[in-house]
Amino acid sequence: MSSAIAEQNALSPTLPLVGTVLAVQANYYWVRLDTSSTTSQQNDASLTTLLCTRRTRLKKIGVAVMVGDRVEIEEPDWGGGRGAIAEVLPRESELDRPPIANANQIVLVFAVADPPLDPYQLTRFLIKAESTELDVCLCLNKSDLVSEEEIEEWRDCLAEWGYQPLFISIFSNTGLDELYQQLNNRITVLAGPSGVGKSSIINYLIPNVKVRVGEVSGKLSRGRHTTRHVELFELPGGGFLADTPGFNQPDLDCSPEELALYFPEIQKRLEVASCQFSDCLHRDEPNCAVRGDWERYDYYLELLEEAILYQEELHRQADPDAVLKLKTKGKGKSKYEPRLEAKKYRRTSRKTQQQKLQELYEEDTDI
Ligand SMILES: Nc1nc2c(ncn2[C@@H]2O[C@H](COP(=O)(O)OP(=O)(O)OP(=O)(O)O)[C@@H](O)[C@H]2O)c(=O)[nH]1
Ligand SMILES: [Zn+2]
Repeated sequence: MSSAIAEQNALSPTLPLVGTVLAVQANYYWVRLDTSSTTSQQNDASLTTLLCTRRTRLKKIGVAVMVGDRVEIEEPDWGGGRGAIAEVLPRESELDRPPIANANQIVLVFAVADPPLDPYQLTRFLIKAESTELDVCLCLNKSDLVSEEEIEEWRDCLAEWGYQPLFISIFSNTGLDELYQQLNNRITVLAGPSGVGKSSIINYLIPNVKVRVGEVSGKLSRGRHTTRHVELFELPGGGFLADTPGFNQPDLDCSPEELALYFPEIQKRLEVASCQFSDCLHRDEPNCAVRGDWERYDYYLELLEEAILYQEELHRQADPDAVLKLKTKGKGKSKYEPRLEAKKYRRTSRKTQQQKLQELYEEDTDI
């Protein structure tokens, strides 16, 4: 144990070491200790990031540890960079896909050009982001590729939708201070389609990110480290960024009633007026306060159809008696199975998702 930390622990032996889980690999957890848990001399990342196991007690009571979790560490071995997670502190938020605890906001990255900004695709991503109930910040990259006028047009259009986007450019170094302020001291999930510049943003904000990844591999010796896992990257000024491969397929999996919650335009209308029916879906019901001539109304209707089909499919799966088809198996055995109409509405169950994740971990780690 380093003398500074030994001294601190001797002075306050009951003070727990607290940190944030940066990555999970098989049964190991990378934990970045809070700087307040260590001393100012211990700010070197290699000394404040410990490779931890989870106490058997936590396993027994079924407490899982997620990336983003705040945890208490026992028995740190400073020389070997090891420790054990003794406690998981209560979560402020919990995302399912990607699995991240305590995220504060989603920064949704799109490009104004290359690839072209498609309002319908953007809407789908926004709905998905809003459905997490985290704060949503829209960040439009590659503003160097379009004229000032075009940027103003987008600004006006998106203001109508209820968003005040940050226009940035990694290439011409525009808007990056504002982006930095937005990320400071928070846990941010960075999401968006391929090719819009998410990796460029991470590399700009955290220039030494590859160094840190290298360190992780070094400590695990035989373990390979890949970005396929959810992982938090520490921002130099405080806060963490999560890059999320899992977020990049925005399936619409909300109920028809929920959908309206994720359109700021609808919420704005419902603040000043009410529909006649409390369960109005804002389609063709009489005296609807939402239906009307606003830009994304057609998108709303289209997504509503999708949400209705999705819900019907869920009901069919939950209640196989509703619609059954007789499936004949070998040796004359028959079995009733719920009828699945369209292939695209077949979803992987939570359990299957978890299994896939586990397989990924096992595939990626040789420990
Ligand atoms: N003109 C312009 N090009 C940019 C800017 N930022 C990134 N690019 C380019 O856009 C392309 C895609 O950037 P990436 O950072 O790989 O995008 P990504 O979102 O991480 O893409 P995936 O890895 O596929 O998810 C690269 O060729 C970048 O050089 C920018 O501000 N302006
Ligand atoms: Zn209505």
